[in-house]
Order: sequence, then structure tokens, then C-alpha cells
Amino acid sequence: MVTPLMLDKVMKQFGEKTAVNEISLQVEAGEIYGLLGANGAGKTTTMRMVLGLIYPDDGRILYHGKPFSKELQGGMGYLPEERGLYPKVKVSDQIKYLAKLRGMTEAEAEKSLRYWLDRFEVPEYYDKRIEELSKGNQQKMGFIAAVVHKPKILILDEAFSGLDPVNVELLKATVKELRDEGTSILFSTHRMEHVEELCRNITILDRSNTVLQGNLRDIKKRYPREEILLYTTGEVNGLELLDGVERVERKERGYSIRISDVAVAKSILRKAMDESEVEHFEIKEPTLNQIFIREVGEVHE
Ligand SMILES: Nc1ncnc2c1ncn2[C@@H]1O[C@H](COP(=O)(O)OP(=O)(O)OP(=O)(O)O)[C@@H](O)[C@H]1O
Repeated sequence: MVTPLMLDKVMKQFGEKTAVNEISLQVEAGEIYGLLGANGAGKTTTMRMVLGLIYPDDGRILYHGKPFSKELQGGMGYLPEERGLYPKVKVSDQIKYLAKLRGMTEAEAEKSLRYWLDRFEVPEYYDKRIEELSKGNQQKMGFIAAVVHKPKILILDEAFSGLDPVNVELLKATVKELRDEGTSILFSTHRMEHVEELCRNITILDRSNTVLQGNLRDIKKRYPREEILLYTTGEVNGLELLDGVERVERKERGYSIRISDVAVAKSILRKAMDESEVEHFEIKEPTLNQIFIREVGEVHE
């Protein structure tokens, strides 16, 4: 099957400034791809190039193996970080207008909008103006505007910002469902826990350059494990004296142990079992947050 979205050494400059330097990535059907980076790293510029709103100075972007053409825009959906809807216009007028612009008939647009409003349990918003809605509900309408025409390629920039935890879960479930239906989703956010939950592959940008790229599980395996969680019924003394232990922190239910060498894990477990009863023992993987700070931090130094 042809890859729905492929970027090959894509480059963009604004005057002297390189905003995106040779980014390459591909998003398969049924995949949520994480595009991460510090502020100003080049994420929005990349997304705008994918959408055909600005053109790359070099490199290629292919959609199902073909270069950009105006008709392709109908197959794409975009939720921008800043609000993209007009405050004074009614939800129904605005979203149906956008759906028709992207190739739907009035009847299809009507049906799809009603479906999404029901799905988000806000059918009454049909007649409301955007400015009458709370920030979080405006975000939901922005999401509907991005997906109403059933795009094959969906670009989400901070999709869950401004939403309460219940609505975050609702939208997350929706994004997963769209993925399972085969949509290719380019997902940009600063919220690493969302990336951990949703994305299979990621690219981390820093000052226009790709600093880390690949399968998230594989990336995590490449980073050393530096923390052990140990829960015991009683005290375990002298953990900090073991070779390879850097720091021991007492927690509510046990200990968080910072290690420099994972080989020390065995000695920790043995000691804990000798002196107490072990309820939980875990050699923790680094979080994406830790990896991000490590990569982006190192490059800045
Ligand atoms: N139209 C433009 N003209 C000049 N410079 C631009 C333009 N758009 C972006 N830039 C510059 O390109 C770089 C990348 O910006 P971009 O908006 O893509 O970053 P970002 O990763 O989306 O950041 P954030 O996380 O803050 O949204 C920045 O240095 C920015 O100032």
C-alpha cells in the first residue's frame, strides 16, 4: 500500500532563518505520528507545508505517492493550535460551509455535523455562535471542523488544549477510533504523556533539526534505565551503600532508587527480600519527558 503521507528532506527558510531543515518522515494509514519539539522548533511550519498553505523550498511531500494538488486539500483535516473558527458565525453555518468546501454535499455535511454534535453530547450547539461557547467547547467545535468531511490525513496541533479531563478522554477515544478506521494522523503536542499513549512513531525537532526519530518503544529501549521503584512492608536500610545506587528517596509505600547501572537491580531486590516483604519491584523505563529534556537539553548545550 502507498504511504498516505511522506516527507522527504523537506526544507523551509524564512529569509536567512531556517525554520525546517531536511525533515523526513512518513505517516502510514491507521497511524498516529508524534511531531514534537521545543517552542520555535519548526512544527507548525512543517504542518503548514503538509497542508499546502506554504511551500517547501526544497525536498518533497507526497500524498499517497503524489505531489500536492489543490484537490488533495479535501482529503485533509486540520485542527490549528490557535482557534481557527470565526467567533461571530453559527457552528452549523461554519462547519457545513467548511465540509462543502472540502467536497461534501449539503446533505452529507448536515448528517456528519449532526453525528459529531451528538457524539460529543452537544446537539444544541448547532445554532450557537462560536463566541457563545466556552474555550474547551470551541476546541471541540474546531475538532469537528477538522474531521467533519472524513479526511484521510488529519493534522492535530495541541488537540486537547483547554479541555477538562473528561473531554480529553472523549477526544482521545475519538482520535484512536479515527486511527483504527485508517486515518493517518500527524499529532503535535507538548504533552508527552499523550504522545506516550497515542503515538507509535515520533520525530523530535530542535531548532529546525531532527534530533530524534523512530518507533517510540525502540527509542525507549535505547535509553538507560535509571530508576527502580521498590515497595516493601517494612524498612530496608543501607540501599544507598550498594554499588551502582546513586540516590534513595523514601516514598509513601517504599523507595524510589536512582541507579547508575542496572546490574545493581539484583542486589537491591535480594536485600529488600532479606530485610522485608516486597510488594512491588519495577525497573522503570525512562519517560518520554525525560528523553525529550535529555535530547533537546543536550543540543542546546
Ligand atoms: N512566517 C514566518 N516568517 C518568519 N519566520 C517564521 C515564520 N513562521 C515561522 N517562523 C520561524 O520559524 C521557526 C519555526 O517556527 P514554528 O512556528 O514552526 O515553530 P513551532 O515548533 O511550531 O513552535 P511552537 O511550539 O512555539 O508552536 C521559528 O523560529 C519562527 O520564528
